[in-house]
Amino acid sequence: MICKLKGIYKRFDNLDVLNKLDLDINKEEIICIVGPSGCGKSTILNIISGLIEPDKGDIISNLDSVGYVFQEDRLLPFKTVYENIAIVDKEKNHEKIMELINDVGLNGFEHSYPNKLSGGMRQRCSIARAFYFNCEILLMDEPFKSLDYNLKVNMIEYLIKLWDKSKSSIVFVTHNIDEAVLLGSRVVVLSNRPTSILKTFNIDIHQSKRSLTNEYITNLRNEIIDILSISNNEGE
Ligand SMILES: Nc1ncnc2c1ncn2[C@@H]1O[C@H](COP(=O)(O)OP(=O)(O)OP(=O)(O)O)[C@@H](O)[C@H]1O
Repeated sequence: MICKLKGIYKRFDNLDVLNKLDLDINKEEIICIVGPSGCGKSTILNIISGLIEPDKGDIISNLDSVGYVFQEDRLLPFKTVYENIAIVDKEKNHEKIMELINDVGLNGFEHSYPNKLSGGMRQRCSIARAFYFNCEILLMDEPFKSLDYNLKVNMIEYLIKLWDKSKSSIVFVTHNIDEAVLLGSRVVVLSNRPTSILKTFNIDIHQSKRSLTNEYITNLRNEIIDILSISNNEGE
């Protein structure tokens, strides 16, 4: 276990957001967090990274390095793909940068500026950047939200390839259940506010084959949809 959230409460002004939330993050796992809009998914990432403090509860964490990937790519427009990947490293590791560029299929674009790339390519560059530093944990806040369906599936493949090599733990927040079941080794389903965990699914990657046409994945996906819709109806 590299980080543990225990009995976390968080309130903003008059809004109770997190309510006695428990979450363990283990080495080398990909946790996908799904839940209704505004239930506090980004807040959980901000608490893990230390950007915000909970009002109550404990955080037990041995993390030295945390990486963040956001919905927008946050590339510097006046830097090339190559320069963006190792942006804050003075001693640029050329081999590593080129390997990452290759892993995300941006060969030939290393000297291109972000405005010459498609949305998917820019996001691949920002994911390559996130893996440059071998962070212990990568927090990803709906990084594929603005991409169309085929690109999302494509991005998941690139992400799994990078994760396979680095084995950083990933906490990935998404609205998209397909994304969660394809990518996660664990899917955590959140309730409406005040938010706690409705159910956790440990995904057998060998059974799932990370394919949406696989029966095991289809059943899991349907179960998550049911849980979320029952919770939504109860909240109304
Ligand atoms: N700094 C803040 N001050 C006041 N309210 C906040 C603050 N940060 C978040 N909130 C509120 O807390 C709730 C949870 O926000 P959060 O962004 O964590 O939810 P989310 O599940 O990530 O949302 P979405 O799915 O829409 O991205 C929202 O109602 C939001 O408006």
